[in-house]
Amino acid sequence: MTIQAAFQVQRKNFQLDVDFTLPATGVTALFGPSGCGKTTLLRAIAGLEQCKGRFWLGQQCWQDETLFVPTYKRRLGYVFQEASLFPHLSVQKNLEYGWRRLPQAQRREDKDQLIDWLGLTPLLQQGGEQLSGGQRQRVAIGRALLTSPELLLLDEPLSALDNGAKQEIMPLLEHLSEQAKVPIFYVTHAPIEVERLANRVLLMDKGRIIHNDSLQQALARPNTPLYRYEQVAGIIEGRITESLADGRLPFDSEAGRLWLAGNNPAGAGPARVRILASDVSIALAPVANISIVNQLPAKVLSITPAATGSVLLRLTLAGGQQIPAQLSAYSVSQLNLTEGSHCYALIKAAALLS
Ligand SMILES: Nc1ncnc2c1ncn2[C@@H]1O[C@H](COP(=O)(O)OP(=O)(O)OP(=O)(O)O)[C@@H](O)[C@H]1O
Repeated sequence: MTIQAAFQVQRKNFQLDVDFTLPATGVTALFGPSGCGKTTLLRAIAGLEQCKGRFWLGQQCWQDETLFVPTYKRRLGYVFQEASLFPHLSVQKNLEYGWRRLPQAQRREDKDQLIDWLGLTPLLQQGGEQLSGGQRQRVAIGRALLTSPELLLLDEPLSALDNGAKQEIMPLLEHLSEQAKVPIFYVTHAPIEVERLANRVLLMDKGRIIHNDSLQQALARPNTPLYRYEQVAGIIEGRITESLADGRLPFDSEAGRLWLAGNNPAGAGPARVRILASDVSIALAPVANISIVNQLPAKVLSITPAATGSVLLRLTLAGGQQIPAQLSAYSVSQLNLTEGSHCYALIKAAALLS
């Protein structure tokens, strides 16, 4: 199933002109500089912009040359930067607002379970205006999910929150991105949110989509705001299990097992690790008697000159996931590395992201 969309929005000093097709699963980040049209695109998807275009969610058409389904008839959940709750209604009534209007047969969520998961049970009788920013955003997420949407639109849901509240909401978003049965569009300015949550990235600039990438492709693409020269990073997706008594934390992926340091407060489950290019060295064979325990077989996909004297390698690991490695030009020539070379990625540090 795919999402197919094309929109043209004409404003005085701005034009949105996009045309894209995506798999209708997982989280697609809309990423790009301020004013590039991320919110406008989200609003067009929601039917909040009267504009030319088309939008298909699988077999459902929400807009084309002859049809325009109004927003209230589109099965979507929309979470904004700042949660706009009904101040005169309790948390419970806010949560149930859309849910009550939904025919029983269409209610997919277990309401009590969802409220419990969001940690909102103790707040149910409070008024919407008495909540902190993080609590309000949790209610907004709950309210959207309770309408059993077929598409979820999240517009910078963390950007208005302080650091504490961000830490509180991020694990919920991570869980949502792993478990959600519906596609999610997620607007953000923050590379770390893309790394933690996205499966795909629509990279936008000046009202256009300049790249429609998988997460791996997006992170590997130089000259974009996602790509930070001083800390080029890759993501490996896998599964975390309980820490061992000696403090090591096993992380299993198609690329093999990585050993991480530290605790795993979240327990076993799907997770991502972030690996900085500067934390990856290369050997032509496994190395014994060395402190680096993470040594994964890899193949060199590309070799690109980076900052003065250094070279960036893109490596493919078993199973196809990719990570970058930063080496000196001297090391690349000493090891005689070329595109297609088989080697071992020696990973000094990997940070658990979820
Ligand atoms: N209601 C409006 N009327 C006229 N111009 C608007 C309106 N809303 C947004 N714009 C303009 O349209 C362009 C795209 O805005 P949009 O909010 O979609 O960008 P964005 O990428 O989401 O930005 P940000 O990351 O800052 O939220 C900007 O130039 C903005 O000034």
